Amino acid sequence: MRAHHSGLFITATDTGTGKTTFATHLTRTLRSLQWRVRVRKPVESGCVRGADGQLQPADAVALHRASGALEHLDSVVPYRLEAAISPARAASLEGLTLTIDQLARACRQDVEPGDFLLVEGAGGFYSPLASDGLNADLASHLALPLLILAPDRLGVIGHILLTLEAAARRGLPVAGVVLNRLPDPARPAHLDNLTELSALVGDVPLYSVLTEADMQPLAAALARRFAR
Ligand SMILES: Nc1ncnc2c1ncn2[C@@H]1O[C@H](COP(=O)(O)OP(=O)(O)OP(=O)(O)O)[C@@H](O)[C@H]1O
Ligand SMILES: C[C@H](N)[C@@H](CCCCCC(=O)O)NC(=O)O
Ligand SMILES: [Mg+2]
Repeated sequence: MRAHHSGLFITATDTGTGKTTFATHLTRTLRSLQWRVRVRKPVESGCVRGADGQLQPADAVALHRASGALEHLDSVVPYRLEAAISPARAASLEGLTLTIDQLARACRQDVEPGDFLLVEGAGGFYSPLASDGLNADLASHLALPLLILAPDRLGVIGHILLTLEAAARRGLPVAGVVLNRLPDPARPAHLDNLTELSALVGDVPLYSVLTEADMQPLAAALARRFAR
């Protein structure tokens, strides 16, 4: 299916790599360029139960704020799950059957031509998302270009190459790979993933972020690539 709007599917090589953090910067920047950004985290696991008894979806709340609270939070995150494991298993523990088609419909709901659709997956590109599919399946359904967040640490080169191969297999364009330097006391001397990867990824744009403060200028540069 062809997308009729601009957008990105924010994915990763792993969980906890900076997807939400970067997505909030990107959303704010896109808004400053006059985009109406429809943020979606169609299912969020690891939600903590608040004093009011409701499950609190931290990622979706951050995205919702960044979007200027454009929509009701339930439109951003229609499915909240408690267990901090893959949404596929968390849903099944709660006796829920979530399908990729349901999640795709929730992502597209209310999106109009001219809107920017920003979808954050859960975990990595091949992490199980629904009873019948992975994050990769939702990205394929939505036909959105991928932005891949990856921790800038030892071991990531293999994970990035595998993720790029998986994207290519599905014919999904990759808008970029962001190497995010998360705190890592065990970082080996001489590690230079950016240099090593640049010789291995062909024309896929590679970016490096050393601190969270670096995210803003990168988000601005990426956002400017989406012509209004
Ligand atoms: N460059 C950075 N430097 C320091 N801390 C960072 C950096 N990027 C992200 N973090 C922190 O790392 C943690 C994980 O980031 P984030 O929640 O954005 O990851 P995620 O990929 O969205 O995770 P999930 O798979 O749970 O959705 C957060 O506490 C965030 O503040
Ligand atoms: C609990 C985490 N934060 C995340 C789910 C990560 C699942 C990873 C599964 C895997 O690939 O092994 N949930 C979410 O982003 O909604
Ligand atoms: Mg997140």
